[in-house]
Amino acid sequence: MALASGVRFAPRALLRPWALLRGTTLGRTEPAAGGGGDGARRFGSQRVLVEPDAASGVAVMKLRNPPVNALSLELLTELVISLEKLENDKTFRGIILTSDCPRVFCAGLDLTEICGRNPAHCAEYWKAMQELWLRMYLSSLVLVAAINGACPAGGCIIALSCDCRVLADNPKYRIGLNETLLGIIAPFWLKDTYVNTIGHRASEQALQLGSLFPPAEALQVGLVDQVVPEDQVQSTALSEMARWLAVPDHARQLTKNMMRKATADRLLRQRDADTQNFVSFVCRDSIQKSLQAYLEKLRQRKG
Ligand SMILES: CCCCC/C=C\CCCC/C=C/C(=O)SCCNC(=O)CCNC(=O)[C@H](O)C(C)(C)COP(=O)(O)OP(=O)(O)OC[C@H]1O[C@@H](n2cnc3c(N)ncnc32)[C@H](O)[C@@H]1OP(=O)(O)O
Repeated sequence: MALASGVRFAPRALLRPWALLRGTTLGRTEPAAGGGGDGARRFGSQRVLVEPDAASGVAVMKLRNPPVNALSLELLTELVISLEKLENDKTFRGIILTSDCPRVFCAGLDLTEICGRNPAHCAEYWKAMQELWLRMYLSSLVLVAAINGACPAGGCIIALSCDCRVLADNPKYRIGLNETLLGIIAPFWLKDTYVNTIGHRASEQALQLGSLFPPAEALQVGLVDQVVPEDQVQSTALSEMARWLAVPDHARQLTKNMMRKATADRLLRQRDADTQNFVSFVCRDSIQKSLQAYLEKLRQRKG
């Protein structure tokens, strides 16, 4: 991921993503509805829709893994590939990340990827999660999250990896790291990301309590940068993007790297150990039982 300055951000570490794309249509380009020229062509994959606007250098990336944009292995992989594609295209300077699923930005880890699965699968899954976080956290592009739905746990991580967050003002759209309520623990790099965003004391409280913040509280604690009426999320995200793009790329990119590199390096140094911790933790019988019970509760809640 070379910067204009020649500085490199995250090393290509996972990089078997193509192999993970089982039956997807990534790379297909099609005209956007009503679109005409190059700037209106969209591309993407089954689960990630990319609407590029070459004129502004901004692409809107929409998560579309219904019903709740759970981070399946396929979605993680397709996100990494779409991000890489935009980063390698000099036309683009920024991405607005949003959801194509009503009322949910992202429900976090796809619990079916870690419930009743073997350790090898859990390891593969966790490496894909690490990879997406590293790529997003250190992206040379400006990433703005237009959070148009609920944003718990892994969804919050995705949002926190962006440079700026705009949340729709709907009390149902809560955001935070609620892992402890599921009986699981946010690993150190998610904790670090939280601390970097809202500070140590607020993180200590919110992580232990598994707090999910409604919009006004999320704004107050600094988890999001703006809370706006639902129909203004996209336009506000675009205005935020313009503010960030007004800064010369090289200066902004090097500053971002300076602010975030130590946090990312900490994971890079311990990536294998972190994977092993994750696998041995989630594969415990007791954790499997509580994840299973949580999933069951979610499924029953529906009816
Ligand atoms: C030291 C050792 C370190 C070890 C590290 C261990 C762990 C690492 C943790 C890593 C950090 C990240 C963790 C996570 O992300 S865990 C996932 C947490 N997510 C949640 O708690 C959200 C759960 N979902 C909801 O609260 C709601 O679904 C909602 C997002 C608010 C949307 O509500 P609604 O629109 O009413 O939809 P439904 O609840 O009816 O759900 C529709 C169907 O989707 C299924 N679903 C929902 N969430 C998930 C999910 N995360 N994974 C898989 N499936 C999910 C739900 O069961 C429904 O399914 P159905 O249609 O079959 O009934």
